[in-house]
Amino acid sequence: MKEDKHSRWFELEYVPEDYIFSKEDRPQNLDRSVCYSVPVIDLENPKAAIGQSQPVEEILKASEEFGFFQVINHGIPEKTVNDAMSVLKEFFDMQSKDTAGIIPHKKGYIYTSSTDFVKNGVHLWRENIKHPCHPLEECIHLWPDNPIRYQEVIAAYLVEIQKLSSRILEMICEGLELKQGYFKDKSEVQLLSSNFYPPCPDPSLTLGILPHHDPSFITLLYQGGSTGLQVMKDGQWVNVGANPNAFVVNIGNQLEIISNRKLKSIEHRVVTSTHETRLSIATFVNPSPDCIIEPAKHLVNDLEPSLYTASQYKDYVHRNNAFGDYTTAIQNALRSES
Ligand SMILES: O=C(O)CCC(=O)C(=O)O
Ligand SMILES: [Fe+2]
Repeated sequence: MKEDKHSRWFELEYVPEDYIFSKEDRPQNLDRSVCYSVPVIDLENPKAAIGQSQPVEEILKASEEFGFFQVINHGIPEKTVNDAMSVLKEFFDMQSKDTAGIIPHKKGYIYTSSTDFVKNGVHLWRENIKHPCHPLEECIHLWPDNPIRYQEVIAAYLVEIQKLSSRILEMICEGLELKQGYFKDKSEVQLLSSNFYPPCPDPSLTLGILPHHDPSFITLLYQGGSTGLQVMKDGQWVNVGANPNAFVVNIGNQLEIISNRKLKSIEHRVVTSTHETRLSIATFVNPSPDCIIEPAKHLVNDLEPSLYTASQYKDYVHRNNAFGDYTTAIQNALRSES
């Protein structure tokens, strides 16, 4: 793709050929509305006041039916979230000014420009940064130090995400009737992956992220007030509503295994928009690398036999190339941090 050195790769009036997916891979029916919507769960539900502690049933039901839900009144301060979004926006704005193509991978984080992203021979309409987050004190200095507030702001965000994710996993634990604290020592907010999806001249030809499942226990996603995320439900792509007060939570493959497929890890993707820029922050709450993942014993019986064999998480990641082209880089980064 030819570009003017001063313009960014997406400032175009047409979609370059190497960004156009084949007919089968293109998003279809972008304008068709669907009747489903991903459940929005209020974590300060008044039920909590009458002794039920948390809206556990709602989370379980959403995890069984959709594999996705949104949480509001989640307790993460608005300022912490807004600061994280603005520092990431600054980061992406800086990257694209003078650089076209591949930026060398630095120790501790991976920045991928759009021209570097090739899926099935076609570029994705996004840029991305990924870095490990656990243990926080050991990772923080490996993250970008420009913008200057990046490390401080993102660390504050991750502390809150850790608290919220532990709370959600505790509720799932209660809902599945697992031993209290089941996830406590084996779940870590291990990886942050932030995506920048600029406006696209023709969203019917492109994709921000191809359909995929997450290799996590759960993933927490902040998407501001923007649309574009879609989840597969009964053979149709369903839009996840934009709610700037909510976090999107989805069940990853590891929790699907532990629950013996009671909870579903659902395929999702991101489509682009002609007018909107989408910035998202995905945080993957993963098992620790040595953790053995298998269906919880009490969810397996003669009527419901185990659907999975036990596997160490690090082997699962390796075998399934769970983080795509960057699996080895990410595994190395996680290993050197643990
Ligand atoms: O950027 C998004 O909204 C989706 C991100 C996602 O699905 C992922 O990183 O696994
Ligand atoms: Fe995902």
